Amino acid sequence: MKHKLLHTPEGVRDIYNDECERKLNLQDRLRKVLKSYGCRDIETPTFEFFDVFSKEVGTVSSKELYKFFDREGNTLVLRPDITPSIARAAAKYFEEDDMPARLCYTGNTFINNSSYQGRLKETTQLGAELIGDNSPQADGEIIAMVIDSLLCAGLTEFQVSVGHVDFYKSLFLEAGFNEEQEETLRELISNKNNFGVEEFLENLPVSRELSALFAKLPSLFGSAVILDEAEAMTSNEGAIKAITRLREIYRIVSAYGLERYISFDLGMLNKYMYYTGVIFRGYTFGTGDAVIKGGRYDRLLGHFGKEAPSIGFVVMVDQLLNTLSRQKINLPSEENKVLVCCEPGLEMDSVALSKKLRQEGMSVTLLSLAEGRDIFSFAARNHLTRIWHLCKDGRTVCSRMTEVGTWEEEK
Ligand SMILES: N[C@@H](Cc1c[nH]c[nH+]1)C(=O)O
Repeated sequence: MKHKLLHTPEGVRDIYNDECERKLNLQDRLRKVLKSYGCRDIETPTFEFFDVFSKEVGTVSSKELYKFFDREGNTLVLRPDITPSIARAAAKYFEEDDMPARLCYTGNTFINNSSYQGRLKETTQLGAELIGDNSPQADGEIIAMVIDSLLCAGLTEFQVSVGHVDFYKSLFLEAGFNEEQEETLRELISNKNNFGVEEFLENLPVSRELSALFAKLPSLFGSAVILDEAEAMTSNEGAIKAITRLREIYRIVSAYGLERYISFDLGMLNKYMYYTGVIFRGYTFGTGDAVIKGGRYDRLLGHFGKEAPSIGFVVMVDQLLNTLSRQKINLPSEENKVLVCCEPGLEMDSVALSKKLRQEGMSVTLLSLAEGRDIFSFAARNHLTRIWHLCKDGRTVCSRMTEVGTWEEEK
C-alpha cells in the first residue's frame, strides 16, 4: 500500500532537482524573449467552464478533456489548451484602445489522451498571443518571436515550418467534399501519403487541375520556391491569396534577418479548427514532435463576444527540454550557488556569513556539519561551486571548484 502511495498516475510525473531547475531556467529565458517583444503577463485559471473548450471553439476534442462538476452542477474542464482561455479573458477585459494586446503566459495543460504512446497528459506550455491585429506584420513578428525563442533556448539547428489553412480549405471547398471525404483526405495529406491521395481521388469527380494539386500537396514543402510551384498549379482565388500572404510573411521575417529558419509546408494541416490563416510548427532533431505550435485565429474571440483577429504560439516546454538534453545543450544557470558550513557551536557566525553572501546576490545553502559528512561531494551534487567552512579554531576555509571538478583552497 505504501508503495502505491509513492507512484503518480500514468501520464503525469514529478520533476525535481536538476531537471526542474533546467526547466525553470529555460522558462525564465523564454519569458525574457517574449517580454523583449513587449508582451505583458497574464494568468488564467487551470479549469474553466466546459463551454470555453466546446466543439464550436475548435480545440481539443471533447473526449480528450478532463471533465468534472462543481457543487452547483456546472461542468468544468481542466484546460487542454490555453489559447481559448486567453481569448475569453481578452474579450472580457481588453478595450478597443488596448489593442493590439501582446500577452504572454506559462501554464500546464491537461489532455486525456490514450496512454499507449507513453505521452504526457499534463504538459507545460509557454506562449504569446498578439490580440487585435490582422496584419502580415503581426504574423511576421510572431514567427520572429518563435525563432528568437528557439535561439535563446540554445538551439542552432531547427526549422519553423509555415503553412496556411486557407490554402487547403479553399481547395477542399472547390472540390465540394463532404465532411467524411474531407476527413479522409486530411488524414492522407497529414501522413504525407501521396499514393493514398491519388487513389482516394481516382473515383471522385474532381477536376484534373485540382486532383494534380491534391496529389502534390503532401510534397509541397521546402523553401519559398514551393510557393511559386503551387501558384502555377492553381487558379483558385483563396489558395492564391494564401500564397500571397505567405510571401508577405517571408518578406517580413527576412526584415528580421531570420528567414533562413523558416520553410513552407502547404500540406500542413491542424486539428484545431479555430485557425483561420497562417499556421506553423517548430521542429528540431532529437524529436519528431513539434517543440513550437501556433497560428492565426481571427474568429476565436468572436466566440466570446468580441471580434479581434489574433495570432499566437506556444513553446512545448517539456518537449523542448527533452530535445535540449538529447542535443547536449546546457544553458548556463545565472545563479551563483555556494555552501556555508560550520562546525558545532558556530551556527550564529554561519548565519551572519550567509546573510552577507545573500546580500551580495549569492544563493547560499547552509549546512551544519555532522560527523562524517563529505561536504565536497554534497556541494558537487548540488552544484554549489564555492564553500565557506567555519572551523572551530576560528579559521574560515574557502574552497572553489575548478573547471575539472576538483577543489582548490582560496587564499
Ligand atoms: N494553443 C495552441 C498554440 C497556439 C497559441 N496561439 C495560437 N496557437 C496549441 O496548443 O497548439
